[in-house]
Amino acid sequence: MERVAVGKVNLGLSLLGRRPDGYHELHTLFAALSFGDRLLLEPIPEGIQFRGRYGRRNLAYRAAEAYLEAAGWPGGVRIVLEKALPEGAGLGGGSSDAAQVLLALKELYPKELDLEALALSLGADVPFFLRGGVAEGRGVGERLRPLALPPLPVVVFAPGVRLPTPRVYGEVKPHDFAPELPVEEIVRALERGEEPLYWNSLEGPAFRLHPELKEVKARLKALGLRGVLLSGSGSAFFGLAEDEAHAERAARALRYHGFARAGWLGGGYGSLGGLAGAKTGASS
Ligand SMILES: C[C@](O)(CO)[C@H](O)COP(=O)(O)OP(=O)(O)OC[C@H]1O[C@@H](n2ccc(N)nc2=O)[C@H](O)[C@@H]1O
Ligand SMILES: Nc1ncnc2c1ncn2[C@@H]1O[C@H](COP(=O)(O)OP(=O)(O)OP(=O)(O)O)[C@@H](O)[C@H]1O
Repeated sequence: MERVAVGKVNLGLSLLGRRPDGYHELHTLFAALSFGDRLLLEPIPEGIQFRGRYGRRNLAYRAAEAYLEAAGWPGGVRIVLEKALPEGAGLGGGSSDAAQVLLALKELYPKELDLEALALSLGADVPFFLRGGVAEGRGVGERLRPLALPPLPVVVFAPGVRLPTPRVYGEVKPHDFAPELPVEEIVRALERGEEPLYWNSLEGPAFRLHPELKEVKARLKALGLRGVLLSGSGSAFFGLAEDEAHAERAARALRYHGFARAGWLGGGYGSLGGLAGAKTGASS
């Protein structure tokens, strides 16, 4: 069984406050990308055989363990993970891998389990990837409301600066908090090809940790991309292109400086992560 674990960007991320459990209350728009990691899974009589980095600490491995444990070990699974998304970049790579493992195991070993709860136990971004598409996220990111957006040509660029999510959240100061995102206005601007008035509250902490990221944002803007923003806790940025050709040109111009890829944002992907009938971006 082959699955694609697409990445995500946050079309705006506002930190509303700090919760008693130490996590942050957030308001965000998740949007799945049209490209991501590849997973090959097949049933085996028992146990988990995993080929990928970090071994048992890999989120894909941990998702298999969580599902099979909850299902009472009805069988085992062999997983091969082929990474394509840069790690620790704010693109939800590990979270998406974990979600695809949960979905694949539900197909292999159907059981009445609370997949959302299992997903949330693996990470705040995992629940979104159970459905993908575009969704408004609240809570720590687990309270999801699907949104409709047409596919948008996008460029994703990761400058290779490692920004662990806990480190960025740990750097959040009271002045980084902000009001709710104007969701309707953002969706309308995106549909009309206008500059969306969104923000990412994590840019403040990320830029305090790595000031050089400000130049990265400026470089994407200089390529004529709209809505340029840090994705999640970074260090990847994304920008919206006029059309596919513009996205490809911008990705080519960025390729010498890190991971750069043109693709699509929005919903409507097939199970293999490609837009039905639309070409995804060239690989990096
Ligand atoms: C930045 C985002 O990617 C935006 O989508 C998510 O908020 C982070 O999701 P994630 O990487 O799945 O985060 P987790 O692995 O669950 O949490 C990593 C660490 O980030 C911090 N964290 C995460 C989510 C959240 N709403 N508030 C937090 O403070 C916590 O310190 C947590 O220990
Ligand atoms: N399957 C996986 N893919 C990538 N990283 C993984 C995986 N499993 C565990 N990790 C570890 O988790 C860290 C975060 O990886 P991940 O790619 O999920 O970060 P991210 O893109 O910032 O995700 P998010 O946006 O959810 O924070 C990595 O630096 C790595 O140490």
